[in-house]
Amino acid sequence: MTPRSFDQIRPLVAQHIREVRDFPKKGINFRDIMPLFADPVLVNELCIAIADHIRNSIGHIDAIAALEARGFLFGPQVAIHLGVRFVPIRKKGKLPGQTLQASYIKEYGEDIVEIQHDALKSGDKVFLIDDLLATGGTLRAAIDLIAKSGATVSQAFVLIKLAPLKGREKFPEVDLVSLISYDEA
Ligand SMILES: O=P(O)(O)OC[C@H]1O[C@H](OP(=O)(O)OP(=O)(O)O)[C@H](O)[C@@H]1O
Ligand SMILES: Nc1ncnc2[nH]cnc12
Repeated sequence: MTPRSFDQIRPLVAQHIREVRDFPKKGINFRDIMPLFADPVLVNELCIAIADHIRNSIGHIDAIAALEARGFLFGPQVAIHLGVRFVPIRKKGKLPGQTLQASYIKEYGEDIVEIQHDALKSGDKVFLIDDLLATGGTLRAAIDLIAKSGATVSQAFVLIKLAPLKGREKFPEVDLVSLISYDEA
């Protein structure tokens, strides 16, 4: 089967994103991606479309990195389709052994993320995946961790960008692709 383009798959994915007002805090308009997983065929097509985009637009990469937890719903599947390593970036205290750390502020709280110190090596090219870009603190921290490892982010990908929160401005040096962009946070 020919992989779907992002333009073809965008409206199909968008139909499954649910808005939940005042979650997890009053004033936050939460974009819930979980309904998408009621359609496993579409999730698989999405991961194939991301892998196809990497092959056609970027070329060689050494690893896919993704962020706990919702980035893990896509990152490993894309890595399997491409036959490259998957590198987890996790919340503090979850990865054994020596780690590198970065702290950050996100739309509804503060956190610390970690990467295993030997997960990447100098010169590695990494494709970074997360579900959603809000204020950009999370992706900024992930990009910093990958840089501390000596690797570089070839491109970052999010399913959803909340444009009014201007997260994109936190990492101007990195190329970003977002499948769906909302004009209202
Ligand atoms: O752009 P930002 O303002 O930094 O926010 C975006 C991040 O917030 C959410 O993660 P969360 O930490 O809630 O974790 P989860 O995936 O474990 O639910 C989301 O999955 C992104 O990683
Ligand atoms: N508005 C939002 N919806 C879903 N996940 C988020 N992560 C940060 N902000 C979010």
